[in-house]
Amino acid sequence: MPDPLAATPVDLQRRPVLAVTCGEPAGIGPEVSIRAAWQLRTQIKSVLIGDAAFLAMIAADIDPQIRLVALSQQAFLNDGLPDFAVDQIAVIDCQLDAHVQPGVLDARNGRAVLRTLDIAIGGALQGNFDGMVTAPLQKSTINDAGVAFTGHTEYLAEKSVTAQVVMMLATDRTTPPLRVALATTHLALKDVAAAITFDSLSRTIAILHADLKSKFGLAQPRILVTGLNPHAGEGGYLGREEIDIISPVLEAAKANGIAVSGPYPADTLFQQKYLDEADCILAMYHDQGLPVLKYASFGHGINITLGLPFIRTSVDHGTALDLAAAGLGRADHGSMLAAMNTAAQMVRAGRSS
Ligand SMILES: NC(=O)c1ccc[n+]([C@@H]2O[C@H](COP(=O)([O-])OP(=O)(O)OC[C@H]3O[C@@H](n4cnc5c(N)ncnc54)[C@H](O)[C@@H]3O)[C@@H](O)[C@H]2O)c1
Ligand SMILES: N[C@H](C(=O)O)[C@H](O)COP(=O)(O)O
Repeated sequence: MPDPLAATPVDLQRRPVLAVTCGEPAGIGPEVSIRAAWQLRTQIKSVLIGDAAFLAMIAADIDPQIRLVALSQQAFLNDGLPDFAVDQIAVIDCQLDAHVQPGVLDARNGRAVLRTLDIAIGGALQGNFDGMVTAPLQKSTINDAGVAFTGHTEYLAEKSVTAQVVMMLATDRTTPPLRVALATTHLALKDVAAAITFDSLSRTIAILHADLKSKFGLAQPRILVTGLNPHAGEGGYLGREEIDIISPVLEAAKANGIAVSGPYPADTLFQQKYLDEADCILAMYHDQGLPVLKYASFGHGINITLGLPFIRTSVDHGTALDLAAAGLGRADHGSMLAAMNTAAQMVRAGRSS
Protein backbone atom coordinates (compact mmCIF):
# COMPACT_ATOMS: atom_id res chain seq x y z
CA MET A 1 0.00 0.00 0.00
CA PRO A 2 1.59 3.37 -0.99
CA ASP A 3 2.30 5.81 1.82
CA PRO A 4 -0.36 8.55 1.52
CA LEU A 5 2.11 11.12 2.88
CA ALA A 6 4.81 10.28 0.33
CA ALA A 7 3.95 13.06 -2.16
CA THR A 8 6.84 15.33 -3.15
CA PRO A 9 7.11 18.78 -1.51
CA VAL A 10 6.31 20.39 -4.86
CA ASP A 11 3.05 18.42 -5.12
CA LEU A 12 2.14 19.40 -1.58
CA GLN A 13 2.73 23.09 -2.31
CA ARG A 14 0.42 22.92 -5.30
CA ARG A 15 -2.43 21.18 -3.55
CA PRO A 16 -5.72 22.90 -4.44
CA VAL A 17 -6.95 24.97 -1.50
CA LEU A 18 -10.61 24.19 -0.88
CA ALA A 19 -12.95 25.82 1.62
CA VAL A 20 -15.13 23.12 3.15
CA THR A 21 -18.26 24.36 4.89
CA CYS A 22 -19.32 21.80 7.48
CA GLY A 23 -23.09 22.24 7.09
CA GLU A 24 -25.83 21.57 9.62
CA PRO A 25 -24.05 20.87 12.91
CA ALA A 26 -26.70 18.37 14.09
CA GLY A 27 -26.33 16.35 10.90
CA ILE A 28 -23.57 14.24 9.38
CA GLY A 29 -21.87 17.18 7.64
CA PRO A 30 -19.16 17.81 10.26
CA GLU A 31 -18.20 14.13 10.39
CA VAL A 32 -18.03 13.56 6.61
CA SER A 33 -16.13 16.83 6.17
CA ILE A 34 -13.47 15.91 8.72
CA ARG A 35 -13.08 12.34 7.48
CA ALA A 36 -12.77 13.40 3.83
CA ALA A 37 -10.43 16.34 4.53
CA TRP A 38 -8.13 14.09 6.58
CA GLN A 39 -8.17 11.25 4.06
CA LEU A 40 -7.31 13.60 1.17
CA ARG A 41 -4.81 15.78 3.03
CA THR A 42 -1.87 14.96 0.78
CA GLN A 43 -3.84 15.92 -2.33
CA ILE A 44 -6.05 18.75 -1.14
CA LYS A 45 -5.41 21.56 1.32
CA SER A 46 -8.80 21.67 2.99
CA VAL A 47 -9.85 24.61 5.10
CA LEU A 48 -12.82 23.60 7.21
CA ILE A 49 -15.24 26.34 8.13
CA GLY A 50 -17.26 25.70 11.27
CA ASP A 51 -17.19 25.87 15.04
CA ALA A 52 -13.57 24.97 15.88
CA ALA A 53 -14.24 23.58 19.36
CA PHE A 54 -17.17 21.50 18.16
CA LEU A 55 -15.20 20.13 15.19
CA ALA A 56 -12.20 19.35 17.41
CA MET A 57 -14.43 17.23 19.64
CA ILE A 58 -15.74 15.25 16.67
CA ALA A 59 -12.26 14.85 15.17
CA ALA A 60 -10.92 13.47 18.46
CA ASP A 61 -13.70 10.89 18.51
CA ILE A 62 -13.08 9.87 14.90
CA ASP A 63 -9.30 9.50 15.22
CA PRO A 64 -7.05 11.12 17.85
CA GLN A 65 -4.32 11.51 15.20
CA ILE A 66 -6.36 14.08 13.28
CA ARG A 67 -4.85 17.51 13.85
CA LEU A 68 -7.15 20.49 13.43
CA VAL A 69 -5.63 23.95 13.77
CA ALA A 70 -8.01 26.83 14.42
CA LEU A 71 -7.77 30.26 12.84
CA SER A 72 -10.01 33.17 13.81
CA GLN A 73 -12.19 34.83 11.19
CA GLN A 74 -10.44 38.11 11.94
CA ALA A 75 -6.99 36.64 11.36
CA PHE A 76 -8.22 35.13 8.10
CA LEU A 77 -9.74 38.44 6.98
CA ASN A 78 -6.61 40.38 7.91
CA ASP A 79 -3.87 38.06 6.75
CA GLY A 80 -5.43 35.30 4.66
CA LEU A 81 -4.37 31.72 5.21
CA PRO A 82 -1.09 30.94 6.96
CA ASP A 83 0.95 27.89 5.99
CA PHE A 84 -0.19 24.64 7.54
CA ALA A 85 1.77 21.41 7.60
CA VAL A 86 0.37 18.58 5.51
CA ASP A 87 -0.81 16.69 8.57
CA GLN A 88 -2.74 19.71 9.87
CA ILE A 89 -6.24 20.67 8.78
CA ALA A 90 -7.02 24.37 9.12
CA VAL A 91 -10.34 25.41 10.62
CA ILE A 92 -11.71 28.93 10.28
CA ASP A 93 -13.62 29.32 13.50
CA CYS A 94 -17.25 30.21 13.01
CA GLN A 95 -18.85 29.77 16.39
CA LEU A 96 -22.28 28.26 16.87
CA ASP A 97 -24.90 30.01 18.93
CA ALA A 98 -26.35 26.99 20.73
CA HIS A 99 -25.15 23.63 22.06
CA VAL A 100 -25.55 20.83 19.49
CA GLN A 101 -27.43 17.64 20.15
CA PRO A 102 -26.73 15.32 17.20
CA GLY A 103 -29.88 14.65 15.19
CA VAL A 104 -31.82 17.51 16.76
CA LEU A 105 -32.29 20.70 14.77
CA ASP A 106 -31.96 24.04 16.52
CA ALA A 107 -32.89 27.19 14.61
CA ARG A 108 -30.56 29.20 16.85
CA ASN A 109 -27.65 27.75 14.84
CA GLY A 110 -29.17 28.56 11.44
CA ARG A 111 -27.43 31.88 11.01
CA ALA A 112 -24.05 30.44 12.01
CA VAL A 113 -24.40 27.91 9.19
CA LEU A 114 -25.03 30.76 6.76
CA ARG A 115 -21.96 32.60 8.07
CA THR A 116 -19.80 29.62 7.08
CA LEU A 117 -21.06 30.07 3.52
CA ASP A 118 -20.37 33.78 3.58
CA ILE A 119 -16.77 33.18 4.67
CA ALA A 120 -16.27 30.62 1.91
CA ILE A 121 -17.85 32.84 -0.75
CA GLY A 122 -15.80 35.87 0.32
CA GLY A 123 -12.59 33.82 0.36
CA ALA A 124 -13.32 32.28 -3.04
CA LEU A 125 -14.04 35.67 -4.60
CA GLN A 126 -10.88 37.13 -3.00
CA GLY A 127 -8.74 34.25 -4.28
CA ASN A 128 -7.96 32.78 -0.84
CA PHE A 129 -9.57 29.53 -1.96
CA ASP A 130 -9.38 27.74 -5.30
CA GLY A 131 -12.94 26.54 -4.77
CA MET A 132 -15.51 25.59 -2.18
CA VAL A 133 -17.12 22.31 -1.17
CA THR A 134 -20.26 22.29 0.92
CA ALA A 135 -21.46 19.67 3.38
CA PRO A 136 -25.25 19.37 3.65
CA LEU A 137 -27.27 21.89 5.56
CA GLN A 138 -30.89 21.77 6.62
CA LYS A 139 -32.80 24.25 4.48
CA SER A 140 -35.75 24.36 6.91
CA THR A 141 -33.51 25.39 9.82
CA ILE A 142 -32.22 28.43 7.97
CA ASN A 143 -35.82 29.41 7.25
CA ASP A 144 -36.74 28.74 10.88
CA ALA A 145 -33.92 31.12 11.81
CA GLY A 146 -35.74 33.83 9.89
CA VAL A 147 -33.80 33.83 6.60
CA ALA A 148 -35.65 32.85 3.43
CA PHE A 149 -33.48 30.12 1.92
CA THR A 150 -34.11 27.55 -0.79
CA GLY A 151 -30.63 26.07 -1.25
CA HIS A 152 -26.90 26.69 -1.57
CA THR A 153 -27.32 26.99 -5.33
CA GLU A 154 -29.59 30.02 -5.13
CA TYR A 155 -27.71 31.53 -2.15
CA LEU A 156 -24.33 31.34 -3.90
CA ALA A 157 -25.80 32.91 -7.04
CA GLU A 158 -27.30 35.76 -5.04
CA LYS A 159 -24.20 36.42 -2.94
CA SER A 160 -21.89 36.38 -5.95
CA VAL A 161 -24.33 38.52 -7.95
CA THR A 162 -24.70 35.88 -10.65
CA ALA A 163 -27.93 36.23 -12.63
CA GLN A 164 -28.34 32.55 -13.43
CA VAL A 165 -26.63 29.34 -12.40
CA VAL A 166 -27.22 25.69 -13.25
CA MET A 167 -27.46 22.79 -10.84
CA MET A 168 -25.83 19.62 -12.15
CA LEU A 169 -25.40 16.31 -10.35
CA ALA A 170 -22.89 13.79 -11.63
CA THR A 171 -21.46 10.37 -11.00
CA ASP A 172 -18.63 8.35 -12.46
CA ARG A 173 -20.13 5.14 -11.06
CA THR A 174 -21.93 4.55 -14.37
CA THR A 175 -20.58 3.87 -17.85
CA PRO A 176 -20.42 6.39 -19.34
CA PRO A 177 -20.38 8.86 -16.42
CA LEU A 178 -23.84 10.31 -15.87
CA ARG A 179 -24.45 14.04 -15.58
CA VAL A 180 -27.92 15.41 -14.96
CA ALA A 181 -28.48 19.16 -15.06
CA LEU A 182 -31.71 20.95 -14.22
CA ALA A 183 -33.55 23.77 -15.96
CA THR A 184 -35.04 24.84 -12.61
CA THR A 185 -33.64 24.36 -9.10
CA HIS A 186 -35.53 24.30 -5.79
CA LEU A 187 -38.97 25.31 -6.91
CA ALA A 188 -42.43 24.13 -5.92
CA LEU A 189 -43.80 21.90 -8.67
CA LYS A 190 -46.73 24.25 -9.28
CA ASP A 191 -44.28 27.01 -10.28
CA VAL A 192 -42.05 24.99 -12.60
CA ALA A 193 -43.85 25.47 -15.91
CA ALA A 194 -43.95 29.25 -15.58
CA ALA A 195 -40.22 29.34 -14.78
CA ILE A 196 -39.25 27.68 -18.05
CA THR A 197 -39.13 30.51 -20.53
CA PHE A 198 -37.31 30.94 -23.83
CA ASP A 199 -34.72 33.18 -22.14
CA SER A 200 -34.15 31.12 -18.99
CA LEU A 201 -33.82 27.84 -20.87
CA SER A 202 -31.54 29.42 -23.47
CA ARG A 203 -29.27 30.74 -20.70
CA THR A 204 -29.25 27.36 -18.95
CA ILE A 205 -28.12 25.63 -22.13
CA ALA A 206 -25.48 28.29 -22.81
CA ILE A 207 -24.04 27.94 -19.27
CA LEU A 208 -24.10 24.16 -19.48
CA HIS A 209 -22.36 24.15 -22.85
CA ALA A 210 -19.68 26.63 -21.74
CA ASP A 211 -18.92 24.95 -18.40
CA LEU A 212 -18.88 21.41 -19.77
CA LYS A 213 -16.23 22.65 -22.18
CA SER A 214 -14.14 24.76 -19.82
CA LYS A 215 -14.44 22.80 -16.57
CA PHE A 216 -14.86 19.23 -17.83
CA GLY A 217 -12.68 19.31 -20.94
CA LEU A 218 -15.46 18.24 -23.35
CA ALA A 219 -14.72 19.77 -26.75
CA GLN A 220 -18.30 19.57 -28.04
CA PRO A 221 -20.57 18.48 -25.18
CA ARG A 222 -23.67 16.54 -26.26
CA ILE A 223 -26.71 17.65 -24.30
CA LEU A 224 -29.96 15.66 -24.42
CA VAL A 225 -32.98 17.59 -23.20
CA THR A 226 -36.17 16.19 -21.69
CA GLY A 227 -39.64 17.51 -22.24
CA LEU A 228 -41.64 18.91 -19.36
CA ASN A 229 -44.86 16.98 -19.79
CA PRO A 230 -45.60 13.25 -19.94
CA HIS A 231 -44.48 11.85 -23.30
CA ALA A 232 -42.96 15.23 -24.11
CA GLY A 233 -46.43 16.71 -24.45
CA GLU A 234 -47.84 14.05 -26.83
CA GLY A 235 -47.89 16.45 -29.77
CA GLY A 236 -49.57 19.18 -27.74
CA TYR A 237 -52.34 17.01 -26.28
CA LEU A 238 -50.56 16.75 -22.89
CA GLY A 239 -49.15 20.27 -22.68
CA ARG A 240 -47.68 22.81 -25.09
CA GLU A 241 -44.34 23.76 -23.45
CA GLU A 242 -42.42 21.41 -25.76
CA ILE A 243 -43.89 23.06 -28.87
CA ASP A 244 -44.00 26.65 -27.68
CA ILE A 245 -40.74 26.89 -25.70
CA ILE A 246 -38.40 23.90 -25.55
CA SER A 247 -38.19 23.06 -29.28
CA PRO A 248 -37.63 26.70 -30.36
CA VAL A 249 -34.87 27.04 -27.72
CA LEU A 250 -33.19 23.87 -29.00
CA GLU A 251 -33.37 25.07 -32.61
CA ALA A 252 -31.79 28.38 -31.63
CA ALA A 253 -29.06 26.61 -29.63
CA LYS A 254 -28.27 24.32 -32.56
CA ALA A 255 -28.01 27.35 -34.82
CA ASN A 256 -25.40 28.65 -32.37
CA GLY A 257 -23.34 25.48 -32.73
CA ILE A 258 -24.43 23.72 -29.53
CA ALA A 259 -24.86 19.94 -29.79
CA VAL A 260 -28.27 19.71 -28.25
CA SER A 261 -31.24 17.47 -29.03
CA GLY A 262 -34.74 16.80 -27.75
CA PRO A 263 -37.18 17.27 -26.26
CA TYR A 264 -37.26 13.59 -25.30
CA PRO A 265 -39.87 11.97 -23.06
CA ALA A 266 -38.17 11.90 -19.65
CA ASP A 267 -39.46 8.47 -18.70
CA THR A 268 -37.61 6.66 -21.50
CA LEU A 269 -34.58 8.89 -22.00
CA PHE A 270 -32.53 7.32 -19.22
CA GLN A 271 -31.71 4.12 -21.09
CA GLN A 272 -28.29 3.01 -22.17
CA LYS A 273 -28.56 3.72 -25.91
CA TYR A 274 -29.32 7.38 -25.23
CA LEU A 275 -26.88 7.72 -22.33
CA ASP A 276 -24.09 6.32 -24.52
CA GLU A 277 -24.60 9.31 -26.81
CA ALA A 278 -24.87 11.95 -24.07
CA ASP A 279 -22.42 14.00 -22.03
CA CYS A 280 -25.27 15.49 -20.05
CA ILE A 281 -29.02 15.14 -19.68
CA LEU A 282 -30.88 18.39 -19.09
CA ALA A 283 -34.08 17.72 -17.14
CA MET A 284 -36.71 20.35 -16.55
CA TYR A 285 -37.06 20.06 -12.78
CA HIS A 286 -35.53 18.60 -9.63
CA ASP A 287 -37.50 15.37 -9.21
CA GLN A 288 -37.58 14.63 -12.93
CA GLY A 289 -33.82 14.16 -13.15
CA LEU A 290 -32.30 13.64 -9.73
CA PRO A 291 -34.02 10.39 -8.67
CA VAL A 292 -32.40 8.65 -11.65
CA LEU A 293 -28.94 9.83 -10.72
CA LYS A 294 -29.39 9.13 -7.03
CA TYR A 295 -30.74 5.66 -7.81
CA ALA A 296 -27.61 4.98 -9.84
CA SER A 297 -25.09 6.29 -7.33
CA PHE A 298 -26.52 7.60 -4.05
CA GLY A 299 -23.71 8.25 -1.60
CA HIS A 300 -21.11 8.69 -4.33
CA GLY A 301 -22.55 11.37 -6.59
CA ILE A 302 -21.76 15.05 -6.53
CA ASN A 303 -23.60 18.29 -6.99
CA ILE A 304 -21.89 21.05 -8.98
CA THR A 305 -23.06 24.62 -9.43
CA LEU A 306 -22.24 25.82 -12.93
CA GLY A 307 -22.07 29.45 -13.98
CA LEU A 308 -20.59 30.82 -10.73
CA PRO A 309 -17.42 32.91 -10.71
CA PHE A 310 -15.78 30.20 -8.56
CA ILE A 311 -15.77 26.41 -8.29
CA ARG A 312 -18.40 24.88 -6.03
CA THR A 313 -19.21 21.22 -5.47
CA SER A 314 -21.25 19.41 -2.85
CA VAL A 315 -22.48 16.00 -1.77
CA ASP A 316 -25.49 14.18 -3.23
CA HIS A 317 -27.09 13.54 0.17
CA GLY A 318 -28.67 15.52 2.96
CA THR A 319 -28.10 15.96 6.65
CA ALA A 320 -29.14 12.38 7.57
CA LEU A 321 -30.26 13.37 11.05
CA ASP A 322 -31.19 9.76 11.76
CA LEU A 323 -27.55 8.68 11.33
CA ALA A 324 -26.17 11.64 13.25
CA ALA A 325 -28.47 10.88 16.17
CA ALA A 326 -27.18 7.30 16.25
CA GLY A 327 -23.57 8.46 16.67
CA LEU A 328 -20.38 8.68 14.65
CA GLY A 329 -19.38 5.99 12.18
CA ARG A 330 -22.74 5.45 10.46
CA ALA A 331 -22.42 7.91 7.58
CA ASP A 332 -20.67 7.08 4.33
CA HIS A 333 -18.29 9.92 3.40
CA GLY A 334 -17.91 8.67 -0.20
CA SER A 335 -19.89 11.53 -1.69
CA MET A 336 -17.80 14.09 0.21
CA LEU A 337 -14.62 12.46 -1.12
CA ALA A 338 -16.06 12.61 -4.63
CA ALA A 339 -17.11 16.26 -4.20
CA MET A 340 -13.65 17.25 -2.98
CA ASN A 341 -11.83 15.25 -5.65
CA THR A 342 -14.00 16.73 -8.40
CA ALA A 343 -13.42 20.28 -7.16
CA ALA A 344 -9.68 19.57 -7.11
CA GLN A 345 -9.81 18.21 -10.67
CA MET A 346 -11.68 21.31 -11.78
CA VAL A 347 -9.00 23.50 -10.17
CA ARG A 348 -6.26 21.57 -11.94
CA ALA A 349 -8.15 21.75 -15.26
CA GLY A 350 -8.38 25.54 -14.83
CA ARG A 351 -4.66 25.82 -14.06
CA SER A 352 -3.64 23.91 -17.16
CA SER A 353 -6.03 25.64 -19.59
N1 LIG B 1 -26.01 19.62 -0.33
C1 LIG B 1 -26.95 19.86 0.58
O1 LIG B 1 -26.87 20.81 1.36
C2 LIG B 1 -28.17 18.96 0.66
C3 LIG B 1 -28.38 17.92 -0.26
C4 LIG B 1 -29.54 17.14 -0.15
C5 LIG B 1 -30.44 17.39 0.87
N2 LIG B 1 -30.19 18.40 1.74
C6 LIG B 1 -31.08 18.68 2.88
O2 LIG B 1 -30.93 17.67 3.85
C7 LIG B 1 -32.11 17.60 4.64
C8 LIG B 1 -32.56 16.16 4.80
O3 LIG B 1 -32.92 15.65 3.53
P1 LIG B 1 -33.48 14.18 3.26
O4 LIG B 1 -33.96 13.58 4.53
O5 LIG B 1 -34.38 14.30 2.10
O6 LIG B 1 -32.24 13.38 2.70
P2 LIG B 1 -30.97 12.72 3.41
O7 LIG B 1 -29.99 12.49 2.32
O8 LIG B 1 -30.52 13.50 4.57
O9 LIG B 1 -31.47 11.31 3.95
C9 LIG B 1 -32.13 10.35 3.11
C10 LIG B 1 -31.73 8.94 3.55
O10 LIG B 1 -30.41 8.65 3.13
C11 LIG B 1 -29.57 8.29 4.22
N3 LIG B 1 -28.26 8.93 4.03
C12 LIG B 1 -28.05 10.21 3.68
N4 LIG B 1 -26.75 10.47 3.60
C13 LIG B 1 -26.11 9.33 3.89
C14 LIG B 1 -24.71 8.97 3.99
N5 LIG B 1 -23.73 9.85 3.74
N6 LIG B 1 -24.39 7.70 4.32
C15 LIG B 1 -25.39 6.80 4.55
N7 LIG B 1 -26.72 7.08 4.47
C16 LIG B 1 -27.07 8.34 4.15
C17 LIG B 1 -30.28 8.83 5.47
O11 LIG B 1 -29.93 8.08 6.62
C18 LIG B 1 -31.74 8.72 5.06
O12 LIG B 1 -32.21 7.41 5.32
C19 LIG B 1 -33.13 18.52 3.94
O13 LIG B 1 -33.14 19.76 4.59
C20 LIG B 1 -32.55 18.68 2.55
O14 LIG B 1 -32.95 19.87 1.95
C21 LIG B 1 -29.07 19.19 1.68
N1 LIG C 1 -30.92 19.58 -4.79
C1 LIG C 1 -29.82 19.02 -4.09
C2 LIG C 1 -29.94 17.53 -4.00
O1 LIG C 1 -31.04 17.03 -4.12
O2 LIG C 1 -28.96 16.86 -3.78
C3 LIG C 1 -29.79 19.54 -2.67
O3 LIG C 1 -31.04 19.93 -2.23
C4 LIG C 1 -28.75 20.54 -2.41
O4 LIG C 1 -28.94 21.71 -3.13
P1 LIG C 1 -27.99 22.94 -2.84
O5 LIG C 1 -26.63 22.52 -3.22
O6 LIG C 1 -28.53 24.01 -3.68
O7 LIG C 1 -28.14 23.24 -1.39
